[in-house]
Amino acid sequence: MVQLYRQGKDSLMTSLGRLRNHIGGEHVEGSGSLFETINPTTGLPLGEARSSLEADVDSAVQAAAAAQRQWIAMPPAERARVLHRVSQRLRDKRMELARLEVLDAGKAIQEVPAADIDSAADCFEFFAGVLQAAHGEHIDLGPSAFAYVRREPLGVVAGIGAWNYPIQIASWKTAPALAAGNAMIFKPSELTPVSALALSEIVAEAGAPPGLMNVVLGAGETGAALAAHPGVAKISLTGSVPTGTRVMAAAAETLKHVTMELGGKSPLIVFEDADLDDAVSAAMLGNFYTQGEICSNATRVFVHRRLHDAFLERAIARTEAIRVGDPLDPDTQMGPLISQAHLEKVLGYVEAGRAEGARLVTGGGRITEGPLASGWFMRPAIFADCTDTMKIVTEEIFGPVMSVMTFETEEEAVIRANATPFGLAAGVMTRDLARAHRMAAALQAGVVWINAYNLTPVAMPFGGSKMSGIGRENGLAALDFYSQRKSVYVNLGSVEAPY
Ligand SMILES: NC(=O)c1ccc[n+]([C@@H]2O[C@H](COP(=O)([O-])OP(=O)(O)OC[C@H]3O[C@@H](n4cnc5c(N)ncnc54)[C@H](O)[C@@H]3O)[C@@H](O)[C@H]2O)c1
Ligand SMILES: O=CCc1c[nH]cn1
Repeated sequence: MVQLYRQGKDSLMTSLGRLRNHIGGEHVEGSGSLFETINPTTGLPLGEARSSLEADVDSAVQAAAAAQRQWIAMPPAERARVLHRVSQRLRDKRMELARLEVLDAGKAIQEVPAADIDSAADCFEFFAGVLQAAHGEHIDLGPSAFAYVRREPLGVVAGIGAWNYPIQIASWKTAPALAAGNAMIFKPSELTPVSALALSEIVAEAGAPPGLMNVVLGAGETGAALAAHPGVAKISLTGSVPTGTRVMAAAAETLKHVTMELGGKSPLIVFEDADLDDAVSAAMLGNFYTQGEICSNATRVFVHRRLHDAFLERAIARTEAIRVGDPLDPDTQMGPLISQAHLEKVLGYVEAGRAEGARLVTGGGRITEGPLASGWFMRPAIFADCTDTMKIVTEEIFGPVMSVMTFETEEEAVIRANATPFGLAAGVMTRDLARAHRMAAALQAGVVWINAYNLTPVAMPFGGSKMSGIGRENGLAALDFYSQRKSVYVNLGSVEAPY
């Protein structure tokens, strides 16, 4: 913990030293090989940790199982107070946690306090509030019988996180899991392990039994050990579709419950009656917030032919004004991408777009001069004249690359928007509310925003359809994905038997 908070103001000088698993309230080394987490702003190591292997995961499962028994024995009001204290502590440490997240993930400090830390705090607050209201059911079966349905926890659940919203992802999984009476073992992405450790400290400080939230560090092999462990009842993964299919296949061996929060290639449809500035704002939020590294991003922007030229002109001007820079600088609007490998992948997509004939109207290059040259910075890109079959239009890029296309009719927009194996999110920009709701019903997506984009209040369920996922995070819906129902039949008469 001490090491976690040793960060300085200057991201160039910061090192967090050795990071350790948090298991059963203790900080323990994993037994695998060393790996580093790199500060994407500088390309320098921020911290190092040992990977967790099967034995480490097993000790986390034992600790979590013991903590879960204590947790579920506590009165619901007391458990709710623990979650409330977690929320309050997250708010108290808002800027400290935000700076950690900036150092580890490269997200701009302009975004992180509200979009990441407040979202985490809101989530614990929401589930603290609903914990005591998560009732079972009573079923009337006539004069001599009734049944009731208990809502019970699953036991030990595991969360596996992606790197784009590290503390938000850890919170969106841990808060509902604990509210439903489970213990959590969380494996953050190996690229951003820091803030999940800080969160597990906070959960312990809030009065949870030691081991109620554990953190095991490592990459795919650690995640695979969690997915295979028979003592883990559920896996909730936030990650790519290929990882999702692997984790789900592994989870099937022990018939684990799964929540899959996976990738997307979401459409934003801008009708001719949309407010032009709002439409450009939505498209920019849906492509450039968090360096474009957001699962629900609207990377396919369909603009009505009549609005197209004006839209593109304003989008280019506003994109060229984005301040790319040191993410700890409060004026910076876009930080570095998460890693060199990811930057190269995104730049590869820019090349693919050019090669397939899309028109690169702004950005798309790595920043190779000045103080940003040692980090993984690029200029946000917009492609015009895209077609539905181009690689940049069909594959998830997960970087700041917007693809713009034109359309003529509502029917055409629906067909083209739905022509993807993904189904995470969609956006509709129009002043015609009847059309907006027709579109919301017709679009194949887990979330549809009308005249907005990428807003994720924790009271609203979030998750994907088709290849973008299974299950929902947030909202009352999330409790269902961390509980199981037990039906109890109660006979009030004699037992009738035919023999
Ligand atoms: N739907 C959502 O809510 C949501 C949110 C954020 C990110 N994402 C998606 O996440 C992806 C980017 O994140 P990423 O690059 O970290 O994804 P990834 O799939 O590479 O990794 C995700 C996590 O899975 C772990 N992992 C990798 N192989 C594993 C295995 N075989 N078994 C168990 N765990 C394994 C990784 O270590 C990491 O913690 C994008 O596709 C993005 O759309 C989805
Ligand atoms: O990255 C996916 C989840 C999300 C979307 N907006 C904020 N968080």
